[in-house]
Amino acid sequence: MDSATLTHPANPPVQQLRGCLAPAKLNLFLHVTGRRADGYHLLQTAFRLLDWGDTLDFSVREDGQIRRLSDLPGVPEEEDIVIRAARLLQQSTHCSAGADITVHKVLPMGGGLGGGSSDAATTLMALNHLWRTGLSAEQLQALGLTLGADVPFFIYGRDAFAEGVGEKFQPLHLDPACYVVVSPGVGISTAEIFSSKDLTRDSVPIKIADFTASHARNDLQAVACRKYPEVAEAIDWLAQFAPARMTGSGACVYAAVDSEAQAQRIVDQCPTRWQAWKAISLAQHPMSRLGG
Ligand SMILES: C[C@@](CO)(OP(=O)(O)O)[C@H](O)COP(=O)(O)OP(=O)(O)OC[C@H]1O[C@@H](n2ccc(N)nc2=O)[C@H](O)[C@@H]1O
Ligand SMILES: Nc1ncnc2c1ncn2[C@@H]1O[C@H](COP(=O)(O)OP(=O)(O)O)[C@@H](O)[C@H]1O
Repeated sequence: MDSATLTHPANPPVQQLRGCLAPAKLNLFLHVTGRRADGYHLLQTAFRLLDWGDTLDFSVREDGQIRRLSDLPGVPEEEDIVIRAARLLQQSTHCSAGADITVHKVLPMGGGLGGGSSDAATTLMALNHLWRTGLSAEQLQALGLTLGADVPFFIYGRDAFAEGVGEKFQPLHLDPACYVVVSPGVGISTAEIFSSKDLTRDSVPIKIADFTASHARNDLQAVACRKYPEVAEAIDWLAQFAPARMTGSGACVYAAVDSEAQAQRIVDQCPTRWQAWKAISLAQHPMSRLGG
């Protein structure tokens, strides 16, 4: 977030926040341990924040309207999770102010990097600050959960061991790391993977102390690879450099590497039909410093 762009330096109420990060996440492991009566799956996962993501600009409107100024191909304004997040906060706090919102989209959609969820979390945190609606981080997480299972994690704002549907957290203390992320050029619907009849839903629950990034598994990976062979191809390609795995419900795959230089060398060799990025772990979400 670019604090230099906060406007009205002489007047206390801030009217604008520009360049607010909506970071990507990786799931370092993901076990499906059961299914709730409402169809949602019980998970255990390790969420890792990355220093790479979308950025959003927010500007307060006095007329109460919430407008998206940027275009997002394939996602009409009314369906955009950013707009839905802003409306949800406005309605649940009876706030009379509105906002103009611009999303600078970088993260591939349907990538398992949590892009939409992270955009929504950043929106809730930014507008809670700009509108002075005063919700606590816990209240924002509860609101966020109604938008998507991944949203609370981004408001929690640091690496976490998560359970439930992904909304119950314990802090996870991980060494800084450098990753290569590869998008095999397909977008995957999370609902499609979770609804597969081939998905195993009976992983034995583990304890946080049992988690090691080097012996990790994603229960969604086999289903995604069967439906989308590009995911399996990307894992095989990346695995020639370092152990590679899918994040979330896909489609992106990633590997931890020894250095930024090594990451760059791998990125430079990525087949032109795919996209690759290097990303560094992020210790704390920059928006969580804003407070309510
Ligand atoms: C799989 C994960 C792992 O972090 O990430 P992504 O791959 O989507 O990034 C998440 O659990 C996804 O969270 P999110 O993308 O917010 O999912 P939601 O919008 O809440 O749910 C989309 C659909 O996935 C299914 N779903 C989602 C989460 C969950 N614990 N159980 C489910 O069964 C439901 O069918 C739901 O309708
Ligand atoms: N602001 C947004 N950014 C990304 N996707 C969005 C957004 N608003 C709605 N969506 C919808 O949510 C779907 C899942 O998006 P995304 O969060 O990128 O994937 P994933 O859940 O795999 O991490 C997209 O395919 C798109 O249809």
